[in-house]
Amino acid sequence: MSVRPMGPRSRSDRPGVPPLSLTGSLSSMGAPIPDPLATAQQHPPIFSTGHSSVSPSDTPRFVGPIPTLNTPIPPLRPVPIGGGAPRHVGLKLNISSNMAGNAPLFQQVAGPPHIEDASTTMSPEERTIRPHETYASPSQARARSGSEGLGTSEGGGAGGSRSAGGDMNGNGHAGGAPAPSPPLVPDPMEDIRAALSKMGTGSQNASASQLDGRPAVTPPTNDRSPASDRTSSSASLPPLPPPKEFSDDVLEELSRLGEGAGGAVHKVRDKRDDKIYARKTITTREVAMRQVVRELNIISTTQHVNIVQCFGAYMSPSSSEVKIMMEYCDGGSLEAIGKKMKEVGAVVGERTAGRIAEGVLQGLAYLHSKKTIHRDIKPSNILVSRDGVIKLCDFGVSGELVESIVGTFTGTLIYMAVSIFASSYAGPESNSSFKPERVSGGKYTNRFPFPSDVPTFEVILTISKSEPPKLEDDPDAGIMWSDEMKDFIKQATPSDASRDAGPSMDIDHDEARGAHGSVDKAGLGLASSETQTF
Ligand SMILES: Nc1ncnc2c1ncn2[C@@H]1O[C@H](COP(=O)(O)OP(=O)(O)OP(=O)(O)O)[C@@H](O)[C@H]1O
Repeated sequence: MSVRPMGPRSRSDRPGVPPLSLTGSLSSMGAPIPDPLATAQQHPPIFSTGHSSVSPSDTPRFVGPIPTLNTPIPPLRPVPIGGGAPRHVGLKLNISSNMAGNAPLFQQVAGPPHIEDASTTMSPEERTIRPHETYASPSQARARSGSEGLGTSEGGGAGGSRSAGGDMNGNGHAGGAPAPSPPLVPDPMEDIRAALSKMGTGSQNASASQLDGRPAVTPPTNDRSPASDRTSSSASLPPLPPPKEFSDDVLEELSRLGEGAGGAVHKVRDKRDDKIYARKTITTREVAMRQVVRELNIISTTQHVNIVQCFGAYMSPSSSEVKIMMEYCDGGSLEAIGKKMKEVGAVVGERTAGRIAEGVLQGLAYLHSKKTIHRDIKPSNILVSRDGVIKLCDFGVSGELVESIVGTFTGTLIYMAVSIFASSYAGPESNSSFKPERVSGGKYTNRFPFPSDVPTFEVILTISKSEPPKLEDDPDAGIMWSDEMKDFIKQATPSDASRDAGPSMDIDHDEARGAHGSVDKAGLGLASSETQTF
């Protein structure tokens, strides 16, 4: 199946078309960069806002009424992850108005962006398939086998229906017979409390008892991981603010940012210092305990420019909710941005798409270096920060990588790799729906490369049986893709799972690195054995 691209057009192909003035931003689309100047010094813009600063080779290639995101790429600061700081990859989401003489399509506006609740419009196929796990930690296993003492009911005692009903261990009894001793049931909150405790560091660790129904002290610090575990990625990041205690009392809820299977995410303000955060609320009765623990463990131990930063977490007094405090990403998710762009008929230029792919791949490479797989890469889990940096979020179905093999079927159907359907064996992020081609391919054309409005079974069939999508030029429409982009999509969408090179190949590709420098595979922290199995 081939995909008719809506790619950047070559402006030089259209005589008489004046040079573009790239003056706008995503602001009017609801994803503004509120104050690019404020962050410009921190992160030099990747997007140029005018032709005066664009070399001929960087000139955005589009004409006609389609506004295009595009960017000149600054010189690469090649830094091997294995030994130096990560590249601060990201993008500045300035967008052009190419309607010569017309008012800009996009205007810079002050104030925060307002892309919210995008996930509520997701189709069922887009929603995450969550493994139906309940208790799998060693302590739970021990407790289940009866070798540990009595636990409490789910919700830390707030609701005992599951233990009473015996639905966890099959020990439920009908009335009539003498009441048996209560079944040995683990405290399902135990692991969550332990994970929350671990999120502190050294003397800042809060004990499980401190966390029991009370606000938790759980912010990470720059130095929370063992020295051997600290990568240059974290070492190079700006220092984290001093640890803070969070609780509902000190936070004001400002708006809802999104909601998924894992919980709702709100924009909140810390009343004490006016700092803005994104707070994810996970209802512990609705989400598998293991999933909560996993998300807490991962988000609290990662520190990378392309991973959303966690500042702490706390449990509601009733223990029915766990709340994770994260950095707020003003730009919203790629899903929300994509929807807005579609509304106004905008498309993503090649270089921007390359930058997005690069950010995703750098984030994944970092996770892989920590033997963690994301498993649910999709536009709604790819956020954009105020200064245009790509940030991966949502580790609810992430897992530990053991010998490069992933055996579980989880993720979001429409973004799953062909290899998941084609083979029982898959390498890291193959089975984790890591398919930058699906993410970026969908974004390049602003639509899915495969039909997404069909029943689940048909989606699987289509993805596994049809030819990978191809980028093809459409000279009549003025759409011309570069050879590099075509090759990137081709290599990233193999029909044969065994040729799925994964992030190692993709990030090495000129297109993903914006054709501006080389990235050392070893420098990405990918063990060679892992690399081979992608
Ligand atoms: N740090 C953040 N800054 C801004 N928006 C965010 C942030 N984290 C999440 N969001 C928004 O909330 C949405 C849902 O977040 P998240 O994916 O973590 O929840 P989830 O319940 O696990 O979702 P899913 O069903 O996709 O697994 C995101 O798509 C995004 O729009």
